Amino acid sequence: MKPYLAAAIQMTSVPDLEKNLIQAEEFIELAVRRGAELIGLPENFSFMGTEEEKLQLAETIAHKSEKFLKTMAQRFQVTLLGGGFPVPVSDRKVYNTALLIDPTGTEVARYEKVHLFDVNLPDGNTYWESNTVQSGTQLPPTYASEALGTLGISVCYDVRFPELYRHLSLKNTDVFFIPAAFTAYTGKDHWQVLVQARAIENTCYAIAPAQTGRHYAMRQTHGHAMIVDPWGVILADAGDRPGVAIAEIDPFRLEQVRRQMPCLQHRVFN
Ligand SMILES: O=C(O)CNC(=O)[C@H](CS)NC(=O)CCC(=O)C(=O)O
Repeated sequence: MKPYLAAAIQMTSVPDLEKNLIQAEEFIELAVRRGAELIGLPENFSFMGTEEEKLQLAETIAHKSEKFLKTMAQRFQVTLLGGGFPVPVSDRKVYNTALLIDPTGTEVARYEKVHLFDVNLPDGNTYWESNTVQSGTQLPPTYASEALGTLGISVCYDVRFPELYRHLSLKNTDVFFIPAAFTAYTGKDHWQVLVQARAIENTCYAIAPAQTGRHYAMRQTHGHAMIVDPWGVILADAGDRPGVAIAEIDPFRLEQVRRQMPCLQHRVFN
């Protein structure tokens, strides 16, 4: 593993699959031109719309999203994470699925979001993800890449469950993916802190692609796609407009922080 550049893409996805894939392609190309070898797309990158529409189109979204990710990874010779899209399980339910593709266009990891966002927010908005999504039953996978280090996957609301990241770090993860569509309301107070906390407590990099802005109806997301280093320093932040956060993933920095702050070795209870 040598130092390399990673990119966390930030989008305003809408209820239009083709439009979103065009926007995603533009940002992937931009990241590649800036030298990124590892690229993450946010949760709902290919479709963000009502529950009914999502269920209706799930088969098409799943098929086209997967094909898109493989085509892009191969065309640009990068490792690419699609941060979450619906894959049908039954007539009424999908898995919120994140897919990691290597530069040959091959699927190397698949994760079905475990923690579902069933929350009544104090601002009056209600999110009940389990209406349409079936919870994944497996711990998130890791992918050990010779060039990029060991990559661990999670999605959005998962960031509030530290045990997932401790599991990943015990599997020797170097870089967490935390693709998200955080609400504007929770994001302003929690997003950055949570991403930094997961990075610091596990001495891992975090690549956190995000949704931003107004999507449909009242749906508004927080933005601030970011890359955080294992000390918790924010290396890049995409702000609140669509764009790309790019930063270096450096194995020497990983080794240095883990030497300076050996908390993973000081665990007592697991
Ligand atoms: O609703 C959609 O369109 C698609 N689904 C999502 O965007 C998901 C599930 S509702 N959002 C989150 O997990 C937000 C978590 C969050 O904001 C927090 O933990 O505070």
